[in-house]
Amino acid sequence: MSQATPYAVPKGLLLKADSIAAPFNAEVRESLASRPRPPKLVGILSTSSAPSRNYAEFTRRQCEALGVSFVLKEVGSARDADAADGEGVEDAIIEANEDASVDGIMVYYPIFGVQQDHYLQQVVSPFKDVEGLNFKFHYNLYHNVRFLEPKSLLASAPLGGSPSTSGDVPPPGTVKSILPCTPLAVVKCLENIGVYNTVLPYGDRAYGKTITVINRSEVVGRPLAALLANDGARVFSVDIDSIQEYTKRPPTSTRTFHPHHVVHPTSNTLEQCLGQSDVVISAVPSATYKVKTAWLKDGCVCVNVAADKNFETDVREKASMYLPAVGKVTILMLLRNLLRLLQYQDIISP
Ligand SMILES: Nc1nc(=O)c2c([nH]1)NC[C@@H]1CN(c3ccc(C(=O)N[C@@H](CCC(=O)O)C(=O)O)cc3)C=[N+]21
Repeated sequence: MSQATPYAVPKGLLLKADSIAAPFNAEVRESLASRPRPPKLVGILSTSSAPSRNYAEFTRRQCEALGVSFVLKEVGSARDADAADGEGVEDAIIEANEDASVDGIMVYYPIFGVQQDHYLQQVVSPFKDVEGLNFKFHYNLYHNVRFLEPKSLLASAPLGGSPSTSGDVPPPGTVKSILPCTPLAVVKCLENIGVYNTVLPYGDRAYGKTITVINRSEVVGRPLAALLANDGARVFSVDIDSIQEYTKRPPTSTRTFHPHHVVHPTSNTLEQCLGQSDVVISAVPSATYKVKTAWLKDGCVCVNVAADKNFETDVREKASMYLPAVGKVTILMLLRNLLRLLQYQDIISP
């Protein structure tokens, strides 16, 4: 008897954001071509944080490639090493709000800390809020409300929103709510690679998937966990000091309002979460943080959202697919948001 040839098990697929970004690139280019002038996005950098500056430069390159004007305003310690972090940031936001030539505003966080940063997010005009951080957008996201009346974005108008989740088409008189661009980019990537099942109805296409999201910041991790849970997934939201479970189908429901995700505590450890997750998304802003390959479920999908690589180099020994960077898709979502906000402004004051 001859000895059997050892069978080499193939590694997981290495995915590139470029091909996922392609249809959005075309959509944004087409939409830009219909505008009378190139839109202007202002980035406000007010700290000496390297990740923020890198992200701003990354944004500049993507904008320039598409013909969007990107202006970086440096204030505080970004402009002068002796100045304080965040010095002048509020004035810079107000100036950009009032400048009719500015179409979108991107403020780089963190600056002061959670509470004061949240205040600054509300200072940005909702019509220029390309990251969807205004309370109205935020509320809609967490409550699974996908549409709103454009006039509800005017300061004096009451909170608006149509609680429809039955489709992708806004009911008459409403437009799509603005979603934060990084979480939205991750959802678009998961749609593209088939984690979202298109046979299921819209708004429930992640049903049946267990997903771990590592990081619970207000810009990335928490909105992402909520979006995925609102689309039907069972989500473990992992942060440095706690793990929560988000689901639209809790075992005991006390729901009285429009269906959206609910949060409950879990006794699972990170290892137990990873062991049952079909998808693992990590967004930890640290060069040393690594998700242990040994803890992953065989055949899972891994997505790295952080600027640093949060997965070990052998991740594809376990993962069936690995997407190491989503930045290209993120910037396209940002520009898509910018173009939508311009349309909303046109509706209010044609
Ligand atoms: N309001 C706000 N929103 C943010 O989203 C935000 C922020 N503030 N402050 C700073 C952090 C940092 N951050 C980065 C994301 C991707 C890369 C990045 O370089 N991504 C490349 C990977 C580059 C590489 O592979 O080295 C990519 O995804 O293609 C860098 C930095 C966003 N942030």
